[in-house]
Amino acid sequence: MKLIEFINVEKSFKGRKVINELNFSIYSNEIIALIGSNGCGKTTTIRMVLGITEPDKGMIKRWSKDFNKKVGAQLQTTPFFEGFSVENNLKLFSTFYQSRLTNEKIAEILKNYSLLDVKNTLASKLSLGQQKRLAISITTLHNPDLVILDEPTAGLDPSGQREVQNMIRRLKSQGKSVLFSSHDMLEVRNTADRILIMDRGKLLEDGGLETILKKHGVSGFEELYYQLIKKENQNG
Ligand SMILES: Nc1ncnc2c1ncn2[C@@H]1O[C@H](COP(=O)(O)OP(=O)(O)OP(=O)(O)O)[C@@H](O)[C@H]1O
Repeated sequence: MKLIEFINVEKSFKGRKVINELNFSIYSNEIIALIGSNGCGKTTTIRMVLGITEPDKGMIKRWSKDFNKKVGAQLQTTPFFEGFSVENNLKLFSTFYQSRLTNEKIAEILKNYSLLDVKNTLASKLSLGQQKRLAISITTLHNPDLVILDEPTAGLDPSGQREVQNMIRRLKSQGKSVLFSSHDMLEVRNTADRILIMDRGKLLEDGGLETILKKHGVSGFEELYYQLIKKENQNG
């Protein structure tokens, strides 16, 4: 099923076009990585998927009128109450979603997100890895169909990165779709089913890694990325 469809979407800020003729779709039960250099338009695209930012031109189709209840998003800010414990954050957020969770369910979430040891710790005292895990657990409390994560592994050490990558895969195994942005090529290669490569507001590629590599006659992902971006810059 198609969850999201961007049709010729454009967006400008202060007269400068930052998203240009953007066309892509998000289907159910897939992991999509959104990649591209700083300022290419990834966050703006994510904000448009979420309906926080409206396009100037084009259309964004969503699979449900109840879309807001069926999507979970973790943007770059810390989406929890720092003065509350981990467990109380989960309880508090579950009441926002009108789905107060049982103690058993909370215990299960704490276990699944490796937060049991710190359940009584204030969110402000968590390590970055623990904060990310808490953020993602909150993002998925209401069992959304689509989970959007903006640079979920930024700043994490390799084991923290691996935990978040495993979480992304687990979300897929639960039938959800995940759209995440990243600057880490290895992570994208290891985690994503499909890759969207953006440069200066345009979509350069959309597809599976092997297909894209074959199309450009290169063997490695890094080589592909730099070749694409370089070509685009030469073209102006
Ligand atoms: N609200 C805004 N007002 C003005 N310019 C904006 C606004 N939001 C984004 N931009 C500009 O739009 C362009 C795209 O920004 P965006 O944050 O989408 O890029 P990005 O790919 O997410 O970058 P990064 O990898 O650094 O997070 C940038 O040049 C940015 O300065």
